[in-house]
Amino acid sequence: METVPETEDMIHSFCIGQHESNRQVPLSTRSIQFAHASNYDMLTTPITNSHFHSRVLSLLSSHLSSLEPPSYDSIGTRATSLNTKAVTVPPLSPADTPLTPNEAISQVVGITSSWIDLCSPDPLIAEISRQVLMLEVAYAAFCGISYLLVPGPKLQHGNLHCEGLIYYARAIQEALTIAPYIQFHIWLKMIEISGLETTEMGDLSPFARTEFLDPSEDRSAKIDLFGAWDAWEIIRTTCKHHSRLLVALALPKLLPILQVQTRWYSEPVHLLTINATTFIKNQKGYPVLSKAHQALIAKFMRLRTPPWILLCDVGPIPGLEADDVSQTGEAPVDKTDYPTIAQTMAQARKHHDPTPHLSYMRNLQQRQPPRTPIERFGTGYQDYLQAPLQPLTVNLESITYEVFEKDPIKYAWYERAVAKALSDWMEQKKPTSGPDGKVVVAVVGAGRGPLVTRALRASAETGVKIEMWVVEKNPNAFVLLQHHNENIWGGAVNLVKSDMRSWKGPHREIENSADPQNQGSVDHTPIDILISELLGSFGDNELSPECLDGVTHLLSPGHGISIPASYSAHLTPIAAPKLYADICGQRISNPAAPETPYVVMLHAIDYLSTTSSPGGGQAASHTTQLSSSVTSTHSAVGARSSTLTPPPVFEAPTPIVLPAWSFSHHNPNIPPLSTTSSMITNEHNVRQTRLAFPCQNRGVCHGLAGYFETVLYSDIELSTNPVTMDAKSPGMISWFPIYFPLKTPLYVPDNGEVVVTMYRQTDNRKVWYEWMVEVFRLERTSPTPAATSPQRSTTPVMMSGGNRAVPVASSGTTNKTQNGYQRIRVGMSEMHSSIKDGCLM
Ligand SMILES: C[S@@+](CC[C@H](N)C(=O)[O-])C[C@H]1O[C@@H](n2cnc3c(N)ncnc32)[C@H](O)[C@@H]1O
Repeated sequence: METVPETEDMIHSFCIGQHESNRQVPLSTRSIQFAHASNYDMLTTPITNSHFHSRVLSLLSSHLSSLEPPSYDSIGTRATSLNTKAVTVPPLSPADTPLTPNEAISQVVGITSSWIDLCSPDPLIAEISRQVLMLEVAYAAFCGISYLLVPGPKLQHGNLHCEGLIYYARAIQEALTIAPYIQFHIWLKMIEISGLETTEMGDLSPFARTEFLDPSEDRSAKIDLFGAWDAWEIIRTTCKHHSRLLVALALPKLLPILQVQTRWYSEPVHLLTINATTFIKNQKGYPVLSKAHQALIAKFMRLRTPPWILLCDVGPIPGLEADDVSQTGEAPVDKTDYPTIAQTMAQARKHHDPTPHLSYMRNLQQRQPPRTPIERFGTGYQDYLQAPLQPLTVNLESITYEVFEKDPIKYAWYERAVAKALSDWMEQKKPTSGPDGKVVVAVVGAGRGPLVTRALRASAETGVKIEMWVVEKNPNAFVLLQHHNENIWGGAVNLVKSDMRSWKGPHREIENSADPQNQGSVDHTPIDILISELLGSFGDNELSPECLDGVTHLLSPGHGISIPASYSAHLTPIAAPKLYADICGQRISNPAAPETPYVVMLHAIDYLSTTSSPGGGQAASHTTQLSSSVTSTHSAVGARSSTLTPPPVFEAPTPIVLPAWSFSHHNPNIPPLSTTSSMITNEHNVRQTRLAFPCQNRGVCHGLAGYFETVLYSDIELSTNPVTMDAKSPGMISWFPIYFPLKTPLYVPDNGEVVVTMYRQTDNRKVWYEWMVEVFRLERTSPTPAATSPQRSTTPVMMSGGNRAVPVASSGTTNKTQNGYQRIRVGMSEMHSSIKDGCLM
């Protein structure tokens, strides 16, 4: 249900549902109508009721009373089906469920029972719980329910890493198979706090028999910031990243540190649940959310598939509850001149908002800032895997060039670079290669000509006269270039249809030669400024180095300028579970999918290696963050705020993005042309790097995010590196990052280190990348200065192109680092190779 008309710039309206923990009334079409009238989009319903619950409890107690203590077999195994008496929960009866198939079912989210304990160490309890879940899932599927909310694993018996979690994961895997059209949402808290859990009356967990409990278990309250995420990781790994397995994330009143928030942001969170207790009261007494909550929700809502919001226990749907109807009815009015107390009360009730939490959320929806140009440009492309372009071997379509040309920054920056280069040329009184003192400019790989237009404009702006040469090998784009020359550039451009690597350079007829043999022949003269844009998402991946190597010899010796002057490739390891699941899905039709680099507008990812968070130190404790969240609650904007103040911006921790290698033009290492071949050899364009990334918090590495930076000329630079892009080329949209996947994700422990080894390889016919990842755990070996953390002690080091060689890890499984930390290898990927790409022919 939409409250505001959407324009192209607006982000999606929120889909908001209502959940009551103890909903008694069976949901009908009428209930949904009431919910819609109140501005809710959906409701939740339990699958079974208290009748069923009581039936299972009596079955359990009668079974327990008839049981003998579990017996052990000869090898000591206990409590398997061989030595425990089986119990079967009988099928559902009409009295067991409030649910029947009806027209409203599509707007209902079913909830499975929270009183079961799939994690119980007592196999009897775990088995009954499993049977209850299967009965509920099967009946929900029969009724046509599409979305199920399944309460997450229970912590009553140990933390989330206890063996019970595997039983839980196994049950979910089974549930996925019996309901092939249901999306399962595992309802999880953001962080694990064990030892504080309470049991409700009728919960199965306290029925676990003592012989199955571990008496030595530590029951003190413990917070594990990544414990709940770890549990989710185990569940979804057991379920093989199933596409119908999603997260319902409960937002706590006090949000944990940003690193935990960004971790959940990268996961397939399809529901955000917000309990009434998560809200705080503003000065007028209305329920509002803290600034930290607003920022997190705003970030989630900008995802390609924004999560739905479920408001939990925030009060009934007006009109739906019988007694609610009587409350909202008109109070009798006394026919006197002055209002009585009863009249005043009735008047007040008229202005009373029966759903203040919902009103607040709708207000928050309206306050979402409009989509930025980048977001509009990237609509539908968030986390969407695309094959990188190969403009050297494939002739691009006009529409592809058109998309490039929408960039508001790239062409403007090129124009600035050319203007500066022209001005400097004149200022430095460099000799020009053109007749009449003109600076000879060549745009190589001109496409539809936007850089030609910009270079001509730069010449007009600076008053420096140029002779313009344009080279393009795409015969279709060349037709358009000819049109432009006639209609836009006034015939001022010399057009050459050629591969730049075989172009001999600007030419002019030799006039007045003394030698009659030279009459009518052509003379090739140098280029002063060579302009190109052959960069891919990883800088060199569209073979800019190889193409420019073939044309740089035409540059004026000693003076010639290449724009760009240089470019570098940059990397950082990421958790990208959604991309991993997508690539797994493609494996059957395309076995090379896991070794293909993809161009992708990265969104639902988490950087595994980050510097300190924006608001505090790297070692910000849970409590530090909690108190900062509390501080921010006081200035929360209220539902009745007349201004549409946008929610605060979510400031994610800064990733550590390291340079892998770089290319410069001129390249002094280009070998001379051999006498036997027309091609130059390409070994000088081989690169190798080994980069170490400190990772403070545990996580899973699914692959590497790749970016580039380029110096066009002097201080004019472009960057897609998230750390520098806002300073160097804010708002540039031409390039999405590149993603190098790992076939098998690697688990990174707390205080870990991810070491990436990558190569740019060539066999003179092709260029390709090879990459592998190792994971190390940093362990303290000797007492060191107290405050030294592994992160600080292992400054990122790198080995790139042989220039700054610092070995980061020995070839053994361990090596000792400085500051008393030992690096222990705990995981390693295979060497991946993108051999199919990068054809030079
Ligand atoms: C990424 S597009 C850039 C087009 C245009 N300069 C722009 O910025 O919009 C690269 C262009 O270079 C051309 N190209 C690539 N390799 C080339 C080569 N070896 N010789 C000539 N043109 C080439 C492609 O056909 C394509 O038109």
